[in-house]
Amino acid sequence: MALELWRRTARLLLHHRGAAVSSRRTCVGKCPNTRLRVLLDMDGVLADFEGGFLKKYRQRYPNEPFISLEERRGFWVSTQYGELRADLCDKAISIWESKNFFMELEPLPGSVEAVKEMAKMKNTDVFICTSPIKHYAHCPYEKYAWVERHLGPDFLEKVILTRDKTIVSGDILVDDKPDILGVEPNPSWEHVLFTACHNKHLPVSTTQRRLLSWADDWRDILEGKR
Ligand SMILES: Cc1cn([C@H]2C[C@H](O)[C@@H](COP(=O)(O)O)O2)c(=O)[nH]c1=O
Ligand SMILES: [Mg+2]
Repeated sequence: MALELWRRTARLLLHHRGAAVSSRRTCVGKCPNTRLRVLLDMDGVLADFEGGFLKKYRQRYPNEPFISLEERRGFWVSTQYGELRADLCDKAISIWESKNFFMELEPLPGSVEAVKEMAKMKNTDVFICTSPIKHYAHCPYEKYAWVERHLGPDFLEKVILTRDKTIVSGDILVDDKPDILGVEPNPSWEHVLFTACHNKHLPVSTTQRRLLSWADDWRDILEGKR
């Protein structure tokens, strides 16, 4: 009986310890000694996916209709092209499934400088959290190669490839996708929406903060989370 009671108590203690460890911030008010963990999306935040797509789509399909960046609505390029004409969905997909698509994306203005500066900030851990496409022939390799080329080999340590960002723990996730869903209903991070051509028309939200570009005050957003 006493042994069973002891076992139950031990299980309860372990459970509570686990809960505390999995929660990013357990202290009330300021946590002066904890490090800030920032997760940065890649496509549409660091790398110009939309611009790179449109350029290559128009090169490959010069006689097909296209959607200008001004006219882009909704996160999925493939969906909007499919609505324009059913067969254009597959044509759009063929662009980012091609060799060198991800590798040759241009950095978005100010992104490389911002990441490098952020990574040098005191008590700050920066990770790149990006979703590869399921057609894996080129994309995962090229995402690593892009990081090495633009941010340097040390940053390869900081790459997280995942199709489900909700299971990654962090304080902030900067991402251009308005809805980031997955198996974890309560991700630890605050999603800061990075403005992109496809999301800039969305109504201003009282609950979701935005980073308008890398010229916007990202330092202030980080400081506010400490
Ligand atoms: C617009 C669009 C994107 N994708 C793919 C391309 C990228 O690998 C991911 C987006 O990654 P992120 O980490 O959320 O930036 O999605 C796609 O498959 N179809 C599309 O229309
Ligand atoms: Mg993105």
